[in-house]
Amino acid sequence: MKIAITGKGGVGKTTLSGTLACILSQRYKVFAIDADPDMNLASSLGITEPITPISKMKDLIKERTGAESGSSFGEVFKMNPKISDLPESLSINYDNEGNLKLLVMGTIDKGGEGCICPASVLLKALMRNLILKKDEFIILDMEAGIEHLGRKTAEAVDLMIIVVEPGLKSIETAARIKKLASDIGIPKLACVINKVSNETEENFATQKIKELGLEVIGTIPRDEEVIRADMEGHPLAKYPDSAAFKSIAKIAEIILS
Ligand SMILES: Nc1ncnc2c1ncn2[C@@H]1O[C@H](COP(=O)(O)OP(=O)(O)OP(=O)(O)O)[C@@H](O)[C@H]1O
Repeated sequence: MKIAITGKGGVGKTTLSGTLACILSQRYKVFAIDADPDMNLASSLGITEPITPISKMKDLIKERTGAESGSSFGEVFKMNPKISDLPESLSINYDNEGNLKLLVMGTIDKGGEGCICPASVLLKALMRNLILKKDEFIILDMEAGIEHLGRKTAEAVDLMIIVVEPGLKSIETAARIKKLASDIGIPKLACVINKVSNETEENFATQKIKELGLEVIGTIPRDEEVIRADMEGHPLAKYPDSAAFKSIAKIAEIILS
């Protein structure tokens, strides 16, 4: 199953992605893919050593596409680079059993609308391979601007979760994502409301999401333990008794059912 997690900056995409990846990896093989410009997924899993994102692996990009990273205009490079070995060779094993692997994609500095550069060609091909060819669970932590998923890749995403927090700004972003998602052919969308402090906030967000014609598949409370995990550099999965972890475990069950 392929799940993309998106939403406005700071709403909790990475917390949800990392925790879902940990929970699902207890039963399935999971690839967690960080495609968010902030690239925090590794630290949300408690991985502290610096990781070079694939978008910055100049030698690899040159070897596979035949062109320098960053070049675009007037240079000839392969539009269909070989990448089938890369998901395995570039991923970081999170656990000893190899059930959870992490890939940090990085992002491309956009050179204008429809920029085609060797690095973006490689990342897109890699994303296509992971989403279309792999049997593993894929959890994709991505930014709100989801246009860079090609149509074919988007159609193979089983579920896109939009994370929303109580407040109009993240709801407006959700509306924009809904439009983009339908433009590129994402088959199923659902929302998770995060950082909920009380019933009034939950009712507010639920009502607004309903007005957008979207379904809510879970609510995560604002929880001090999430902040504690972040400060201590631990994954939230280390705090299985926390209210936030339990809510995400429930969301995992809903996704699986
Ligand atoms: N349920 C929660 N309760 C309390 N704090 C939370 C909760 N969820 C997330 N946070 C905190 O909010 C901040 C942003 O969370 P996170 O990094 O998961 O969001 P994001 O959407 O991935 O952000 P970005 O867009 O910057 O990548 C973090 O400091 C995190 O610890």
